[in-house]
Amino acid sequence: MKKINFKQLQKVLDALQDGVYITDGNGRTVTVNKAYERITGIQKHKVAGRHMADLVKAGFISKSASLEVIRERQPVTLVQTIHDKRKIFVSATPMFDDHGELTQVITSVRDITELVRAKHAEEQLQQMLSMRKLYAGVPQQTDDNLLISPATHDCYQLAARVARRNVKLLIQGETGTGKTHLARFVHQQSERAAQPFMELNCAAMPEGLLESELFGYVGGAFTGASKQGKKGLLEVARGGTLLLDEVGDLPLALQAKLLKVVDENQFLPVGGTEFIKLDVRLICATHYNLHDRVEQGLFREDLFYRLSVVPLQLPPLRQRQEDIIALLQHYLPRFNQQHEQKCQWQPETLELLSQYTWPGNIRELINLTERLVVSCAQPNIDISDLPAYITGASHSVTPPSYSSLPQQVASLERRLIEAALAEQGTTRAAAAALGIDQSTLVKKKQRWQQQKNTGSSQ
Ligand SMILES: Nc1ncnc2c1ncn2[C@@H]1O[C@H](COP(=O)(O)OP(=O)(O)OP(=O)(O)O)[C@@H](O)[C@H]1O
Repeated sequence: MKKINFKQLQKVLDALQDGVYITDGNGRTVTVNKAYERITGIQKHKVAGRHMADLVKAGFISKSASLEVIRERQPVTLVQTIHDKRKIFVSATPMFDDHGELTQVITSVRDITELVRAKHAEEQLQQMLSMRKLYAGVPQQTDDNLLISPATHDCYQLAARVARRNVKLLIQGETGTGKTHLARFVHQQSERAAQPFMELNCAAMPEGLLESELFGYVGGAFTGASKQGKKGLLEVARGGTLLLDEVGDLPLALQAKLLKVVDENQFLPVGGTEFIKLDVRLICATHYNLHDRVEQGLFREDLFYRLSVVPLQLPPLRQRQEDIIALLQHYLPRFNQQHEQKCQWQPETLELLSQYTWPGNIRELINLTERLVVSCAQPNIDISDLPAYITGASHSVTPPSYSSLPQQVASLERRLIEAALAEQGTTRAAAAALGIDQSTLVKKKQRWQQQKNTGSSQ
């Protein structure tokens, strides 16, 4: 076989894609190839013949894999970061002669910046998918559970009309009236239906966490932040719809940040310097009367107007009595099927339930229906199957002769105040709606609380 001379060997080395660095057995540089010069920016003529220890001292490299190999007499692998933040993968191997003398160290250098970037992108993608799973949740009911009743018909019709227009919607209504359901309906009717629908409850977490969930953060943005950063829901829901539930509870500092997002259609992750373009339809929901929150200085007026381009109001169940029976009839066959039962509503049971105030609204109605289906001893659900808090609270089962007029008046007053509180959200708004002083309402509430604690009735 023909012997290769040094010049030919250099040509072979220069043809390689990976960088190569060769030292002799003492750590003195023999040669480097062209790929090494390109990857590291270090020229051959600056290092040839020089000892690795000198090169480290002179700052050419931060750490020498060759010197480590000479010390350990075995292969060494390390990842180095060089001047322009490029990541290089360094793998150094010792060469021995027949007598076991270390003659050379051959080091290969591979630029893994792209690889690291791809891995980072892969991790971010995984993070995005798991966040989508977490925040999209499992819809409690499927579409065929939707009941568009006479009282919500107009609201749903307006929602369907504006669903395809990229306008911001503000849905207001007490807890359990179907705000999330309506937001999901808008999403499904929109051009974004194939993209994710995600939900963030602004009342459920502290301000700092809420900020990073919404906007995301860059790596090392704060103590405890993960190294590779985290995408916010505004980015994770890209292409789809993000429901900001309980937006009335959004802290003022975040309201200012959200206002900027809405105005500029872009946002900055926490600690970031690069803006990310917003491609999310925002729907906001709240149980508060947001206008009142504005008057109380708890919600920014400018943000209120931007978010409520189209306001949608879902009335509480007690104000749409005709819906109560429709919903009870709607959910009974579903739970009958689910639990293999054949329950039926007795007319007087429906009548009584239609007079109940349903503070938990549709959610409460669904839970009660399921509870009755699984617990009823016989197929007919009659009044005696209902819980005492419903039969006791109803006008029709408490004949006037059982209590004095003042007692009945007090009971009615309490029901009206509780209903106003549930609907308005605050004592101030409830008092205003009932035309009484806030302090009077608060005193009554306190008295009922005391009575409850001491176990006495009203
Ligand atoms: N039009 C409807 N037809 C049938 N079921 C409905 C309808 N609207 C809401 N529901 C059901 O009522 C329950 C409560 O609805 P949803 O979670 O949307 O209320 P919400 O107002 O968002 O409550 P919260 O304020 O507590 O988040 C859900 O199980 C939902 O599927």
